[in-house]
Amino acid sequence: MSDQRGDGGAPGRRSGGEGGRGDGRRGERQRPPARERSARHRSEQRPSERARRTDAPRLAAYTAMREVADGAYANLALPKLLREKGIRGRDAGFATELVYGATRLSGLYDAIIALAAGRPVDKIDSNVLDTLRLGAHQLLGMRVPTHAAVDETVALARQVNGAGAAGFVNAVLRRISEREPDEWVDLVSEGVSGPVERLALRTSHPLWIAKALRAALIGHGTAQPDAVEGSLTALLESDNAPAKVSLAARPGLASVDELVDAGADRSGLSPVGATLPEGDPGAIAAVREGRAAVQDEGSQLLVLALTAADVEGDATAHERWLDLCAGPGGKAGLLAALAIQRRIPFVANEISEHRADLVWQTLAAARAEARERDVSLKVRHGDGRDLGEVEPAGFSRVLIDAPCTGLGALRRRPEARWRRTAGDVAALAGLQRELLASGIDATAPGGLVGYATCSPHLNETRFVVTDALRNRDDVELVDARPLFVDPSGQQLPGLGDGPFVQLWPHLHGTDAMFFALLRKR
Ligand SMILES: C[S@@+](CC[C@H](N)C(=O)[O-])C[C@H]1O[C@@H](n2cnc3c(N)ncnc32)[C@H](O)[C@@H]1O
Repeated sequence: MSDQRGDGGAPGRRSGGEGGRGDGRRGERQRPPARERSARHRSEQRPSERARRTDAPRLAAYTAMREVADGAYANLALPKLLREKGIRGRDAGFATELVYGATRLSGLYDAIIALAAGRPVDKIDSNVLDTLRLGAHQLLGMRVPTHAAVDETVALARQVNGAGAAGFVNAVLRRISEREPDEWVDLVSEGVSGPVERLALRTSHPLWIAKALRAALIGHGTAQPDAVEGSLTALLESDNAPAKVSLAARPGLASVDELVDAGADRSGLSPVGATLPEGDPGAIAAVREGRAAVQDEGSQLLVLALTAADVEGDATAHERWLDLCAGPGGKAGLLAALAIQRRIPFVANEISEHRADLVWQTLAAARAEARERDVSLKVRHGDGRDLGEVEPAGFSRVLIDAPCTGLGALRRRPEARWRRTAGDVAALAGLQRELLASGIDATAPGGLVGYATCSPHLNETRFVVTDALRNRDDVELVDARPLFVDPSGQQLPGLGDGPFVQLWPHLHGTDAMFFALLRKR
């Protein structure tokens, strides 16, 4: 074992931009009637007479969209660009809303753009299409006044796409501005048959994802087949809303009180959690110093569940904990803090060298504490599939936070829904099963294995676990639901029909995390 030297980063916060720029929530705008707006901008300058350059936030948003088109992640590319260009505060919030909203809703916007342009979007240059998506989001998804949305987007088009494209962008956006968002949705839905097909279009999800989430709502016992449409609508809509910024106080290193004193609100869900209503989490000393972290409350709850259940038999003699797939280290940070408090040795394993380095960094405060209290804390760089053989029955508690499609965290990753394919689910199936098998082998009799994914897809969750149970008789399922308790000790509602736990953004406000608890015989 080689010692080496956190949970998902903060989501892009969405705040209103300047001059009436909005928070992106749909349906809350006070807009003049479409005809009035249309007449107003018709009376303004022709595109050729308008300003040649747009503002810095819109240009940054466009640049980020192009980087995302080339394979970048919006939540990494955009903050870097904003830092480089010195775009901060409300302008940064405006640019973030533009990129996140235009990317998430590009499926719907493309259908509207095609209708307004009178041609399929694959006949539109992809650079120009990104400009149009940004304009469409300002017109249909934000509170940007029509004249500003059209003029600034045309100026952007002139700057980055050329004069010819600017005329086309002007014509398409003017046509889009002539109807209200709901009218466009009705128009593009005409002729789309089937409720799931229409919902997928309206909420801008690939059809295969809408179908898989529908199956997951039913399969996890969250919705009955004859009443699933309401739940599915709420779930898909929650993918288009920004996630709140959740913080976890790592026990023994920070307290929830400290986060509250720094401006956060106590979590109603997680006993170690808080939510930050506004501001930069990095401005909080405990977060900066790695004693607390930005972490979804669902991730916090499943770590607490794994550590709350009692181990039995051999596993009680020598408690030792393992995080089999630890990178970048969010859950390992919380697990390590809890292990140190109980003076239990902890190993965080990760296959990717870069991500193992991130785990090492995330655990800096915990490592210092472990040294101080003489508790063993190691980061291992290696394949988790080998650990069951390398250290059979070596651990009392094992977390397997398996690589997955991330379909439960689509609100955090605006481009993910367009990048993932149904084939990814099948491609991960073997790895997920091998990691679970190795984790079970690495667990001592009486010890506990927690299998988690940030996807509710049935093929990545229930079916992986039930296959493992079918193939071996040295492990049994434990009902995990009583271990998911709020700060007052009450079991959370809506956890499904057990023994698994499935969390949902539209019910719990967390990512759609899945958790199964198994006990080794
Ligand atoms: C869902 S992420 C884990 C997130 C992490 N638990 C956290 O809270 O920050 C899955 C991780 O498993 C790692 N991984 C993939 N295959 C692996 C393997 N064979 N052995 C160990 N880790 C693996 C990936 O590199 C990725 O970092």
